[in-house]
Amino acid sequence: MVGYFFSFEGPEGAGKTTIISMLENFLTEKGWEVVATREPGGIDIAEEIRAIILNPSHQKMDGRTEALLYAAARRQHLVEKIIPAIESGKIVLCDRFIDSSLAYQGFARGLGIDEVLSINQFAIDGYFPSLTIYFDIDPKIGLERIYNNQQREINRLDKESLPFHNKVRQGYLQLVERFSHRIIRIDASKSIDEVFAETVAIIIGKIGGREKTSFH
Ligand SMILES: Nc1ncnc2c1ncn2[C@@H]1O[C@H](COP(=O)(O)OP(=O)(O)OP(=O)(O)O)[C@@H](O)[C@H]1O
Ligand SMILES: Cc1cn([C@H]2C[C@H](O)[C@@H](COP(=O)(O)O)O2)c(=O)[nH]c1=O
Repeated sequence: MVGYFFSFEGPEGAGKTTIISMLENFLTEKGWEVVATREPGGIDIAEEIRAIILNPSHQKMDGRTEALLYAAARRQHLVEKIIPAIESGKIVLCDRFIDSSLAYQGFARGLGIDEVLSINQFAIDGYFPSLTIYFDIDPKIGLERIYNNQQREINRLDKESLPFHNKVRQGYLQLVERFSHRIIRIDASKSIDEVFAETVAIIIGKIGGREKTSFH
């Protein structure tokens, strides 16, 4: 049996981690086997790459190096964790995936969405998520949320300027328009309960019919 692969996207502090955790509990209670994971990371090799990319002292990291490191972490995470889970019928909930690279490196860093898509197509080899939910938030509000969260470490990307984070959001909004067949936008400025209810409705709409995940 083939499972499902959902990714969750958005600027910093949009609420992805919060909603994924609530969704994991909800789906588990409904009897699904769920794997909640994140990018960059999710497995040892990718977590090590994450530590390099997000180290606040690596200020001189080149944009292309950054894009390639995210893609390398993604490849290993995909083959080691995501694909085996989907192939054994589980639901994968992934905090960020390819669209983070397109919005952050492609658009906000200015490397070009198509250029970054191209290196990522090599990395993911057709394994796009079944569906992506984009949590849309004004970055000023999202950054306030993370700076108010004492448990959250502030990483190299968080420390980018507000104009950079605004560009990330602009990039995402372009992706929602361009890839409307696979990305759905939710207004993440609403309450946690409202955002969760909208997310559940979308996920149930997708898994209700138990369609097979199509990768290509
Ligand atoms: N809808 C919401 N309204 C108000 N606060 C929220 C909402 N969603 C999440 N938060 C709070 O905002 C903070 C950031 O949320 P969370 O860690 O889920 O965001 P995130 O998208 O995973 O962030 P990042 O990707 O930057 O780590 C947390 O303290 C969380 O409790
Ligand atoms: C996958 C991916 C992530 N990023 C950025 C987005 C965030 O600033 C960090 C990850 O931190 P989080 O707290 O886990 O959200 O990395 C990116 O720029 N490109 C990517 O492909």
